[in-house]
Amino acid sequence: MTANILDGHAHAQIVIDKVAHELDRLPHAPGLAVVLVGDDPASQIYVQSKVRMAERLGLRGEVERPPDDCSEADLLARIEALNARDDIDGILIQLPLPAHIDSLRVMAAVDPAKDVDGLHALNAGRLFHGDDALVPCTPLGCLRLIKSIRPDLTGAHAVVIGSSNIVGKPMAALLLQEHATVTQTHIHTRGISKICRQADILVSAVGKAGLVRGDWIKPQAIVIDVGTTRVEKPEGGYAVCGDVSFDEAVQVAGAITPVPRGVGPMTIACLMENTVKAAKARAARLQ
Ligand SMILES: Nc1nc2c(c(=O)[nH]1)N[C@@H](CN(C=O)c1ccc(C(=O)N[C@@H](CCC(=O)O)C(=O)O)cc1)CN2
Repeated sequence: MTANILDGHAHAQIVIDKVAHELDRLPHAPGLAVVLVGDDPASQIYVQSKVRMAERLGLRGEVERPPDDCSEADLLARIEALNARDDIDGILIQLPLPAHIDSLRVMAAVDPAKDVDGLHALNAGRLFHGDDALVPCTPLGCLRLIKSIRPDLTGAHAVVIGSSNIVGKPMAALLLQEHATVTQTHIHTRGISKICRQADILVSAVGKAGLVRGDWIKPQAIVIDVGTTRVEKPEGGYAVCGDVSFDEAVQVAGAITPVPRGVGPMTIACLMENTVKAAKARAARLQ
């Protein structure tokens, strides 16, 4: 029997429908500002998807495009200006940033109330304390997908591959909050395949195409693939590949996300959700 394939578009639509309903009850259309430094082709596609989805929902989306060689001071000044604007509820700095810019300093400059990517240390800290927070969109989307299959994660063994601030660490925190037993692995972990074989829930977020083989997976596990590596095709163009060897894993897992059309659409939907959450909180504070 092959695994249940988790359709990211269908699950994202559920989130989008909920967001649309909440938008109807807001006094104003929330504003989302995306800052895209430089012209990385993949980042341009992701930013375009975010703004398109925002506009489809009736949010106001705008993109700032500082050049690749913009100084950190210039970027910080732009963020300061967005922080001060009353018509902007959410600010997102598209990653990765050029190497000469300190990402942590940039994330720290975003007003935590407008930090719809959940990457400010205050939101990360709130998440780790189990307090109400703006949570990074990708792990939030992954958790939704996992809970669509297994609503109660109490006592489940979850293994997260990757320890980035944007996916791995917040993913582990969310799973812990759901009372799973969480093992966080990373590039220096020894015996990783053996650890993964114990996972009832396996989330891979390292960006290494095909890393997770079929024999790393416990039978009937839920497998969430966050990887999106672009691999050039011999005939031209590129294919987007996940961290998981899908054809092998689908024979063993109980449920699995494909790449593309798995986690990616959930990231965009959860960004819309976070933007409306930030807008509602700001509207309540201004009343
Ligand atoms: N500030 C942020 N930067 C980045 C984030 C993020 O959450 N915040 N995540 C990734 C990129 N990303 C969103 O920004 C993202 C990646 C992939 C998809 C997606 O829908 N992918 C499609 C495939 C499309 C393709 O790659 O050609 C899919 O999986 O179906 C959406 C958003 C890094 N940067």
